[in-house]
Amino acid sequence: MSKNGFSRPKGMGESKSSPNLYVANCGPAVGLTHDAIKSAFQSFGEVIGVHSADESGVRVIVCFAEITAAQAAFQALNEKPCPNLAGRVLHIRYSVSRPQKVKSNDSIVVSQSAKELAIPGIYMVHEFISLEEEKELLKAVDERPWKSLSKRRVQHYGYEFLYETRNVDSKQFLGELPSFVSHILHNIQSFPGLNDISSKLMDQLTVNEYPCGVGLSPHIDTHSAFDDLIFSLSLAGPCIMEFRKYNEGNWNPPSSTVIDGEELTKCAEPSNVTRKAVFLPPRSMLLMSGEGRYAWHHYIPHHKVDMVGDHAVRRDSRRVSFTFRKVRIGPCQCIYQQFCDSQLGSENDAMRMSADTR
Ligand SMILES: O=C(O)CCC(=O)C(=O)O
Ligand SMILES: [Fe+2]
Repeated sequence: MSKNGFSRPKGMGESKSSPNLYVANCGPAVGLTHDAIKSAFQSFGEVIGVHSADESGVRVIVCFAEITAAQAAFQALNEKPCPNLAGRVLHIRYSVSRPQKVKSNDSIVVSQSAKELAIPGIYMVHEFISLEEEKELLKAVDERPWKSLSKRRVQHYGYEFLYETRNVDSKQFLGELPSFVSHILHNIQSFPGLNDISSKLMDQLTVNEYPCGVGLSPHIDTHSAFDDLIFSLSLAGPCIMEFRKYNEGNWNPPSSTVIDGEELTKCAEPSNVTRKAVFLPPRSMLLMSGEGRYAWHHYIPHHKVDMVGDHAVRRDSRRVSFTFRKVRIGPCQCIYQQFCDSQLGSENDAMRMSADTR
């Protein structure tokens, strides 16, 4: 096992039932960027990510969404010059024996798609925007003022998000969402999992900039603050997002255990919690709705390295997320009363305050 968690496939008889390919004679050290490699392999099916296999710069792991796509790429490119990659002869092997899922450091399976994650109401689209659009969005926010929180920076559009109350001041309208997100607002209308979004146009945007390895404490976005649909677009760097469902009663994490997304004390977790995680690569769009939005806490662990599949993904750049929400008018009437501040009133304030995500 190399330092970053990749292992060279052993023997020639390895399984062909993997969506991940180990590709040698290919990488930044021979002038092939991960984006160029991705484009070349993309013609065989959706590529979820390209990662360094080790520190040589000439070996990469190409992760496909589907095994059949990996097989097609293997057939077409193994031991042959690849015209789209400067004519290099690629040496390809199947990378993993266990497809797509593996236990991470703290024993959570990290899924690579919403289908695998299987939480009702959670949807994800990879490559929701292009590399060019990603650059434009980052440029646009970097030209605007950031507000510094203790571990990350934020920008708010439409309505200011107030971390003290985890709510918005709905009387203070800051203006329409900026024109640099117009195409995104348009494209989310045809997002999978949505029936009728026309009456639910987003009017609040929070941009979060997380330095390498910084996360976000577990929380449910306040029901009374925002409507059902919450979209989160990931840019620049990857992370994993963990989801936690507390099956009995509402979970009230002790405030001393979670500050600024960091779990300071590992308290004994109730046995009735279900934990799941999903990998969020740059340019992917996540939709939280229904049960996944109302009844599951979401959480970005503080990790410098995330275990995804059988390999380690370093968070070696900042991550910027664009979270689009619709400010709620009137109380929430969801069916998840035990998590709903509108329906529990002040009883639930403690829960919201203790999961402060400042
Ligand atoms: O960074 C993200 O993707 C999620 C942000 C989030 O959960 C929030 O702002 O409430
Ligand atoms: Fe959130």
